[in-house]
Parts: sequence; structure tokens; C-alpha cells
Amino acid sequence: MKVGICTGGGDCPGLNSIIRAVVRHAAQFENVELWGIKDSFNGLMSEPYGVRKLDCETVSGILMKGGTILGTTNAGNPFSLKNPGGGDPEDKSQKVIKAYQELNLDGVIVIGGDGTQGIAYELAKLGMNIVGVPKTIDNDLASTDQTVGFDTAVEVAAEAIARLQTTAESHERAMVLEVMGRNAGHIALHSGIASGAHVILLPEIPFSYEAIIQKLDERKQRGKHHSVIVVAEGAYPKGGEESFKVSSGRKNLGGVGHMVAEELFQRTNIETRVTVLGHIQRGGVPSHVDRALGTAYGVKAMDLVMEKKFGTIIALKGGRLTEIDYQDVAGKFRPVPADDLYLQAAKGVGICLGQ
Ligand SMILES: Nc1ncnc2c1ncn2[C@@H]1O[C@H](COP(=O)(O)OP(=O)(O)OP(=O)(O)O)[C@@H](O)[C@H]1O
Ligand SMILES: O=P(O)(O)OC[C@H]1O[C@](O)(CO)[C@@H](O)[C@@H]1O
Ligand SMILES: [Mg+2]
Repeated sequence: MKVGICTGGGDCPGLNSIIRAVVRHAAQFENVELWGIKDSFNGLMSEPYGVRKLDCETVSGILMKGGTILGTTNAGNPFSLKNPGGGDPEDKSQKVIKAYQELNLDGVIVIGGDGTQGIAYELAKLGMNIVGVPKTIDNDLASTDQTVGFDTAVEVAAEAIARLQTTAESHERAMVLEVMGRNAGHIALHSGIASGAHVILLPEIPFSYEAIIQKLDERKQRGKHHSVIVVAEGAYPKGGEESFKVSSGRKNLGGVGHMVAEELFQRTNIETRVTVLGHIQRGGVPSHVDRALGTAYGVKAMDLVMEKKFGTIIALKGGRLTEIDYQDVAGKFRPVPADDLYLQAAKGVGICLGQ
């Protein structure tokens, strides 16, 4: 059996633990070859193909290494591939299918978030045998309780909040921390609760400045002249819109932290400062949770390949790994639900959610 493996979308801590587990588990079966595909599906569109054989030696020592040894991209949709020379994007999906056939692959393990899995579903419809593994710091993939990478990102954000608490207190400032997560507030919510943020603003709940100011006033009356405000990059004010910034010609969510800080200063005269945590949330050593979860996902992925259960993506549900049909996941996004356990917890301890 010849099996491909790739990582797609933004990188995250824990990807290498999945790759390592797949390769090590594959070695327990006879006649299984693992082929790493470079940079998501790009390795199947390049000439020559960007593929290399993986064995236990190749994956030795990568368990605690951040990033992905296979490389990745979040700008490589084969169905509408940007033309480096300019002009309209082109559909290169048939090139991927041709490579898959020419390489004699029996299946591909696709490790990715919602974007990558959406592409994988379309490729599966064209005849590729695919098993999906959910990863992303954003934790916004439908049907799974936790994606690989989320735990580490929360850990990093929680540490940042804890550090902002002390400097906020010394200077009696409102410190604003902008965290990642695209249009889902999981990172902001979990890290904010974990490190005692006073205000958490999520994309799921359009915020009002009046509500935030009321919270700061209440704190002032209790003799607390500092606060920490965690803002998810996709958050926006009631009746307003999301904020974007352009990096290397690409429009990404970002900028809401500065907007909130400035508006609060204008309205209250409280001194504010902004920290944009950025890609620090995606780099470095994965947490033990992501390393263990990644290993479990990797083993399950290889088992599904051996059982020929293609067209499925793994999901963690109530502490168990199960497989779900691609069609039940693709195109679905998981924001923080209104009845989320952590949303209730935040409200229960009096954190202002901007309402
Ligand atoms: N709904 C979609 N359907 C098909 N392709 C998509 C969709 N959304 C994004 N893409 C493409 O998927 C690729 C990866 O998407 P994205 O950047 O969203 O990463 P991801 O796999 O969701 O992981 P992460 O969110 O952690 O970065 C990009 O090439 C993007 O153009
Ligand atoms: O690496 P890039 O292209 O700047 O993308 C950043 C985006 O990717 C993520 O880190 C993961 O999806 C988001 O949280 C963030 O909005
Ligand atoms: Mg995504």
C-alpha cells in the first residue's frame, strides 16, 4: 500500500506529532509505504512532484518540534490557484488527480483545518481516497470537540494575559490583547477565562462600548483601576464590521484591538495599550495535550486507511475518536455555541462579554 500524507492551512503546534504517529503506526503493518507531500497539495502540482518517502528514521525526534516537517500553505487551493504571474486564478485540480494516479497512491491522509478539509472533500469527489485529520489553532472545525494546535495556542495566549495583568496593575491601564481565531472566539474565550481577563470580546457576540465602559466603571468603584481586555481578531462592534489588515498583499482579519483601545481612551480617558499576539500563538513546542492528541489522531488515521474507510474525517467526541463522513463536515464551521460551557463559565464569574 502506498499512502500520501500532507499538512494544509496555517501551521500549528502538534502537526509533527500526527505525522510521527502515522509513520510509526504504519511501520506496524506489512507492505505500507508512507509518502510525505510537500506544502499541502502543492507537492502534487509541482514539477517534479514534491514528495519524499517517510520512515521511522525520518520522523525520529520530531514529537516536540513545532510547525510541520512537510511544509504547508494557506494559499494553495488547487480549484482556484493564484497565478504567480498575475491574471485570474486557475483550476489545477486535475493536476492533483493526475499526480495521485501517477504516484500510484492508494490514499492520502490530509491534516488540515476547515479550509483544507473543504478542498479535500472536493478532491475526494474527483476520486482521491482521503482520510482527514482535524488541526487548527482556531478550533473552528465542525463535528470535533478539539483540534490539534488549539491547546498550545490557548496556553500561549493565557500566559500573555497573565503577564499583561501585572503591568496593567502597575500603570493603572486597560491593556488590550488581540488574539487569533478567525471568525471563532474559542482562543479568546478559553485563554481569557484561564488568566482572569475582565472583558472578552468574541466574533460570536457583537460588542457595545457602553457595556465595556460599564465594566471598567464598576471595577473603578471597587478600587480596581486596571483591566485586561481580550479581543478575538474577528470581533466587531454592534452595527459595525470586522477589521482587516493587509500583509504581503493579502487581506487578513486584524486591527480590532487598536480600534477598541483607541475608542475606550477617547470615551473614558483611561490609558490603554495594545498587544497583538500574532503568530507566536502558532509557533514553538506543542503542549503535552496537543502531542498526545496528535498521536491519537495519527494512529486512528492510519487505522482508517488500513480499514479502507476513505472519505472520512476523524472527530473527537466526548473523549472518543470516531470517523465522520466528509459531507457532514465540509463547509461547516464551528463558532462558540450560545450554550457553550465556557461561555456560561465566563458569565458566571462576571467577565464582561461586551453585551
Ligand atoms: N470553504 C473553502 N472551500 C475550499 N477552499 C477553501 C475554503 N476556505 C479556504 N479555502 C482554501 O483552503 C486553504 C487553506 O485554508 P485555511 O487558510 O482556511 O486553512 P485551514 O485548513 O482552515 O487551517 P487554519 O484555519 O488552521 O489555517 C487555502 O488555500 C484557502 O484558499
Ligand atoms: O498565517 P497567516 O496567513 O497570517 O494567517 C493567519 C490566520 O491563520 C490562523 O492562524 C489559523 O487559521 C488564524 O487564526 C489567523 O487569522
Ligand atoms: Mg481554518
